[in-house]
Amino acid sequence: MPATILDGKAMAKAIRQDVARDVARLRERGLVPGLAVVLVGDDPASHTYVRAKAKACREVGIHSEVHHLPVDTPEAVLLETVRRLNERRDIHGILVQLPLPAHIRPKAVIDAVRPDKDVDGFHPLNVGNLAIGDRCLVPCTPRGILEMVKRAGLEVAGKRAVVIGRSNIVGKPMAQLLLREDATVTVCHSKTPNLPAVAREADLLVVAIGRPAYVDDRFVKPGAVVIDVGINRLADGRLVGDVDFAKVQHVAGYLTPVPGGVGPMTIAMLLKNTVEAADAQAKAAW
Ligand SMILES: Nc1nc(=O)c2c([nH]1)NC[C@@H]1CN(c3ccc(C(=O)N[C@@H](CCC(=O)O)C(=O)O)cc3)C=[N+]21
Repeated sequence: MPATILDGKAMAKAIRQDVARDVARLRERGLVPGLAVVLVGDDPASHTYVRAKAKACREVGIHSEVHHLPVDTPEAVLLETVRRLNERRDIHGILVQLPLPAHIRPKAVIDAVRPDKDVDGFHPLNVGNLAIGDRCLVPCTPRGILEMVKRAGLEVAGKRAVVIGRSNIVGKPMAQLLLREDATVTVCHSKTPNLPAVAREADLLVVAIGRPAYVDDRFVKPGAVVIDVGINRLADGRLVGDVDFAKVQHVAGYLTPVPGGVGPMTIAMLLKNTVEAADAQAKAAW
């Protein structure tokens, strides 16, 4: 039996409707959630994502603004832009689009964002609070993946989860989140010997390695839930994930498509994080 496809696009749409209701409620109290996206340079993929984020904000009633800086912007100028946004009462979420040009240290920029406005969940304070299980802003992609799994009615507690990829953006926070949900979590990566054998132990397999169609049927236990975080643009313009969909769909129990899987959920969680940040900041101001 072929895998059940987890429709991230449909789930994200339902979440955006919930968020729109939450925004309407905040607006009744005179609070308009505001998101600032900072984009440095002219990477076409980054432009596409930033446009998608702005459109999603518009549709749910979140104020959004894009601060577009030239590719040769000095680090100090970017940091000053972030600090100004930190001070603004009408901006509750700040997202600096990654990757940044090579002359800018991402660490310096991430550290400069006020932790309660850090809707990416990348600041060390949020990373640390996630690790110790305290309240924090959770990175959008892992949060979106967990939301997808839950909306599909799938159990996480007690399951064997394997995360392929150890980035600070996806792999590490995903592992922390799954651990918090009582899964037994293994994180593996390019130096892991016999990756297919480790992956095959998973009831829940999250793939974020950035190699097109790398994970095939040999990596998947029959019936497993397979989450494809990869977004790879091929030379012919096609968008493919890190999972070989054609092969894995015959083995997995559940599978996310690319496009239309994790990507739309990431944006939906950005909206949710922004609304939660606005709510928390308004409460803290009392
Ligand atoms: N500070 C920061 N935060 C991010 O969250 C962040 C970032 N930098 N840099 C780039 C990555 C990438 N990312 C995506 C979000 C949505 C889709 C998405 O919705 N994709 C659609 C298709 C898009 C298309 O057709 O190109 C889909 O998968 O169906 C993709 C990629 C957020 N990122």
